[in-house]
Amino acid sequence: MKAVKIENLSVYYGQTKALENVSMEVEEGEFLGIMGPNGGGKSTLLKAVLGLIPTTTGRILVYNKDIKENRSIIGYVPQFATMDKRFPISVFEVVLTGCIRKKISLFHKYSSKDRELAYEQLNRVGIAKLANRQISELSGGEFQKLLIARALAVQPKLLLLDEPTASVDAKSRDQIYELLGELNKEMTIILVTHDMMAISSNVRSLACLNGDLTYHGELELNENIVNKLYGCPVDLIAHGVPHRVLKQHRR
Ligand SMILES: Nc1ncnc2c1ncn2[C@@H]1O[C@H](COP(=O)(O)OP(=O)(O)OP(=O)(O)O)[C@@H](O)[C@H]1O
Repeated sequence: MKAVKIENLSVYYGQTKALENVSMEVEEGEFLGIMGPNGGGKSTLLKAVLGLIPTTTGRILVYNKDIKENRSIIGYVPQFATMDKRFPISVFEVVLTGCIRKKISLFHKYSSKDRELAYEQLNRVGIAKLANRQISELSGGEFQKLLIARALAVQPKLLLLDEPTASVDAKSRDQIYELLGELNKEMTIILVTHDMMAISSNVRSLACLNGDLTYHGELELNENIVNKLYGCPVDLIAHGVPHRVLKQHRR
């Protein structure tokens, strides 16, 4: 079963090209890492899969259905920088919003089942004790875990994460990777990251985006591909991690 099927996707924001003719398939149960330079179209790809932005050309199927019919099976962890932490809402309330299946109404009432589910997710990501805190009082790592808990409250089959370890310390980062490894036993994961540690520890296949799809395949890149993608491979070697992502190369 294909979790995601993308055919000839192009996205333009006015005159700006974000993605050009991208086609790829993601198998159910896969843990796909998406890398690429700033502005390479990684976030755009996730948003297109979610149906959040209009596509210029192409077609996207999620578990064989148009996204409009299947959005409820996707959990999304947006880029940290796009969230406003000053909003006056508690940690628990944020996770609860993930439980809303249909359109939210002004006086939406959550069931006790929703509350249970929300609490379970906070427990799962390890911040249940912060349930009543205002989100403005969270650290970067705690906030990222909250965003993951909210995405999990959807009970997704497909989890999309946009740089979930940006602005978190090393300990929280390790905890998040460990959690993602566990979650991958239950759901398909697509992770946008610049972090080679993430790529080395969890990810099973890799896609590289630089406007177009430069690479999609196994977790071993050759020098050619990396050069094309970033210009220089030197910074991309995952030092001190169990698996080298890149083959040895000459400087
Ligand atoms: N809402 C928007 N309006 C206009 N242009 C946009 C918009 N969103 C993204 N772009 C442009 O589209 C291109 C791809 O952006 P995108 O955010 O998808 O890249 P990215 O690979 O996620 O980058 P980063 O690593 O910096 O997060 C960039 O040139 C960006 O400036």
